[in-house]
Amino acid sequence: MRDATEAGLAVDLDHVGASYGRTEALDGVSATIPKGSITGLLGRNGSGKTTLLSLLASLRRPSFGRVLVDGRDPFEDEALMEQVCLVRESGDVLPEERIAVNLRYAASARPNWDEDLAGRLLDVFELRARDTVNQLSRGKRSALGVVVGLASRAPLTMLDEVHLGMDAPSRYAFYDALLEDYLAHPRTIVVSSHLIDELDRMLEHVIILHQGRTLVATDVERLRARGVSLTGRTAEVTALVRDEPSLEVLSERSLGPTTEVTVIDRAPAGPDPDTLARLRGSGVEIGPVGLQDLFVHLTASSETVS
Ligand SMILES: Nc1ncnc2c1ncn2[C@@H]1O[C@H](COP(=O)(O)OP(=O)(O)OP(=O)(O)O)[C@@H](O)[C@H]1O
Repeated sequence: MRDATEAGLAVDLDHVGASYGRTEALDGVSATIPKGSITGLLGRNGSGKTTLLSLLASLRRPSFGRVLVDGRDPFEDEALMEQVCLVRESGDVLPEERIAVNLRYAASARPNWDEDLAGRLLDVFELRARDTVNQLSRGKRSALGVVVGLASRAPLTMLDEVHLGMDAPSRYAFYDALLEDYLAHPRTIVVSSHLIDELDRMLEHVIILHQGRTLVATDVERLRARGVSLTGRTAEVTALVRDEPSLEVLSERSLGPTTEVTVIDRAPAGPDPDTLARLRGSGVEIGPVGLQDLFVHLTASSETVS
């Protein structure tokens, strides 16, 4: 039988603020992270991602608003914090100690620790238990963070840009390991990153922060539904876009007589069925738009969707 905590912990943020002196890092963030989801926490540099995760890990307290993890205030709740694991890019490990010591330490602090998984992941990332953390390259240190984060099997696991220092084969090994273990042991996993194209396939929910505020907090399919690419004869595509005021052009590319435009619907729910039927009936080919393109567009303006 599965452990009751295996389905993960839900997170609720209600108008949350956090500041460093006079810098308002978060300014009224509201969002939920569904229990048992892989959620992408996205945002440009300085948008408040690390600050938000620090609140959930109880490393700091909000200056206003309410943070609830599993319906409880995480601050100074030790029992709850055993269920919450935050790994930052620095690895959050003891740098002077050997990998083996770090793993023993993590195991003692994490009730759901899986020793076999930790061992398998050390092999995947070619880490040697006898090596000292200080000797590791940036990428190997990041990989150690991934080992600790995944083997903890914490009901709320947060990986803050932990894979950015890893090379492409290691990052893909990380994505595969994360998905495989998540499917076998569902829990709430939050991954913060700029590498949206790479995460695209595994995210179920997405929160985009922009300048300390929530720009988008929705399931990925709903966000994806807002963007479409239209490909066809240049005159037809141009006329189509001109006649649909709800569509905003993100980019345009012409090759001979053919034009491809990427558009986003201004409505948070995406194009309505009538608009889609008109587009389909026009003879123009309709395709999907990647999350990365939508992210770039949405964070270039200050529109709030939620
Ligand atoms: N220790 C600190 N002291 C002062 N200001 C800080 C501190 N940490 C973060 N900030 C500020 O708070 C804001 C949010 O920073 P945060 O690190 O949460 O963003 P981020 O989205 O994680 O950024 P990045 O993607 O660059 O890591 C930024 O304006 C940042 O300069």
